[in-house]
Amino acid sequence: MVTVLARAGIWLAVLFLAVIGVALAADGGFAIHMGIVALAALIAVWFTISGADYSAIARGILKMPDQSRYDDDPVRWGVIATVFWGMAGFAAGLFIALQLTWPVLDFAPYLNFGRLRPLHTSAVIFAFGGNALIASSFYIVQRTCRARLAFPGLARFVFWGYQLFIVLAATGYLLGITQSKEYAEPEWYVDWWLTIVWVCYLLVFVGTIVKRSEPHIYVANWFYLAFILTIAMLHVVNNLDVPVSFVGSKSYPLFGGVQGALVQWWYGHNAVGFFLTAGFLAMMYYFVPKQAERPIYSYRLSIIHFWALIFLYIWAGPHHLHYTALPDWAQTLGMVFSIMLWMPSWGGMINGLMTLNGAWDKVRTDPIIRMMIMSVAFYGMSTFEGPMMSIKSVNSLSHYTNWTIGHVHSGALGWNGMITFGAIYYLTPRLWNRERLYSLRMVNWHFWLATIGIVFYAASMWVAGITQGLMWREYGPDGYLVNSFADTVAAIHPMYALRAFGGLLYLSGAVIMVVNVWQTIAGKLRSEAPMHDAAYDPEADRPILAPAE
Ligand code: HEM
Ligand code: HEM
Ligand SMILES: [Cu+2]
Repeated sequence: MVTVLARAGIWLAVLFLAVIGVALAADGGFAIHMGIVALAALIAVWFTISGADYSAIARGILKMPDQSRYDDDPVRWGVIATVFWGMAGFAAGLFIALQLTWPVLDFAPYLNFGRLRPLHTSAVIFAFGGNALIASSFYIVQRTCRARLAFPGLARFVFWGYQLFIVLAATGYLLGITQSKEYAEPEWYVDWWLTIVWVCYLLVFVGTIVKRSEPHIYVANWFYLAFILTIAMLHVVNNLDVPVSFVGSKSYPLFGGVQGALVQWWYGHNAVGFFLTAGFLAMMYYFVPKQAERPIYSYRLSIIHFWALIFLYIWAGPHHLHYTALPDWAQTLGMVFSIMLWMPSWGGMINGLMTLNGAWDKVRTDPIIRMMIMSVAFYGMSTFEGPMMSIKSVNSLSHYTNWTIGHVHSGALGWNGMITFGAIYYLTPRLWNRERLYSLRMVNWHFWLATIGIVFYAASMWVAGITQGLMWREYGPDGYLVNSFADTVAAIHPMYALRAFGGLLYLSGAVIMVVNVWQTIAGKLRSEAPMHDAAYDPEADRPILAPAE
């Protein structure tokens, strides 16, 4: 009773503040945002006071089985949220790719490229990737610690609070609310909200580790912990700012000039290193061995590359600021640490790939493993390309061009996307107590559509990027630049169209995933021929050496 009153009291206070915010708002965007917060708080108050069991309601709608030994409800919601936001983010990506190809598509002020681009990046990184990370971490930490989630109420708050953060961020971009820092666009009050949610996430995660009944802390949890802690630090420091008004959306950053740029790219680079890399490596370290039914190749390697990664990543940010006002020594430092990063990155890749030692036949017979292995291969590819692009002379060609965009998406579509799809295919039947996925053949289709989509995306962007880089630096005998900027835009137009086609393939694969997940949840099994007809020959790929450790 006391806790119910306390919880209702907190939500009433939030509701009260939000209503004041609406009433006194200095700008229209802030008023709309406070309206959204008020609505969310009202729903929370209603559920708290009425005592309605929203988990049970969700369980009915989403056909979720009863809770088992582990607290899986937030994980199930997370799987659905991941699929949902993934579709939104990929569709936004396809749309902005079409806008770049045919600018007539910038027809509405709220939906122009400048507003939809951050909508795309936040939807895919924070909504799709973030939900995948939170859900998988809640799943994995319980299994590997043999403990139920600590603070179950807080875990639910983390899920819903994070969705509110996503909605505020996304609607903010459409309304034109942004602090114009890439990957950190949300304004001050959304940042504060995310900080609260993130601290609760840390409490749930660490609390579960503390109450574990398994003495050993499995390496996936190390990666998750590094991800949660580092993102907290990056988020807070990069968003230190002064609001113009406590009832308005605008704020000014504490750091300016080159200091501001350095902090921003310390943040931006490590968002790649800890959000898109460390967290997803945690997923790799659990799902690849599970799906392959093999232990990880080398536990020792996992620990060495863990420490090397987190030590090196944090220094590499200046490779985003080559040939700027940043002091030369800092640029060189960023370059050197980036090159060193190649080794621990490949340590992770090798550990993932070699886990299939003795089970390589599964790449042929199991499309889920194939997806995971392709993901790890793309991880290896983009962490080779990245160190190369960080070399100053290479960067002088690649910087500001679509080569960067291609690099981003071979990491994002290949590594982050594919490992997440693999995780979703692994999790769905288990979380809903189904015998298996609705269809493995559909996973196979998804795999090929996604892979071919990435190839179109990356290849067209390499061509576009190198074309731009070479055309921009072409001087005539008179010392003038040969090409105008518009010439370079015209030259890459076909490549833009091919990239959009690649995006269409990638999105189509994801649509197939939606159907497959939906049907699996509905409890259906597609009757289909098995994926292969060759009899398994264990002699053919017996390991020559036993796997290390
Ligand atoms: C259907 C799939 C996708 C398509 C068609 C697509 C398309 C695009 C386009 C057109 C841009 C703007 C490029 C520019 O300004 O020149 C972009 C930027 C970006 N996208 Fe995607 N995208 C897709 C999926 C993803 C995914 C899954 C992720 C991450 C997990 C992602 C992360 C990013 C990032 C980080 C940027 C900003 C890159 C930069 O500033 O260098 N995208 N995307
Ligand atoms: C050893 C690993 C890596 C290194 C050293 C590295 C290095 C680089 C470099 C040099 C740039 C270009 C900076 C510029 O010219 O503006 C870049 C951009 C980028 N990389 Fe990587 N990269 C690595 C891995 C990855 C991975 C695995 C991903 C994604 C999962 C990724 C995502 C990005 C993004 C999003 C950008 C664009 C940032 C922006 O300008 O908006 N990187 N990276
Ligand atoms: Cu970077």
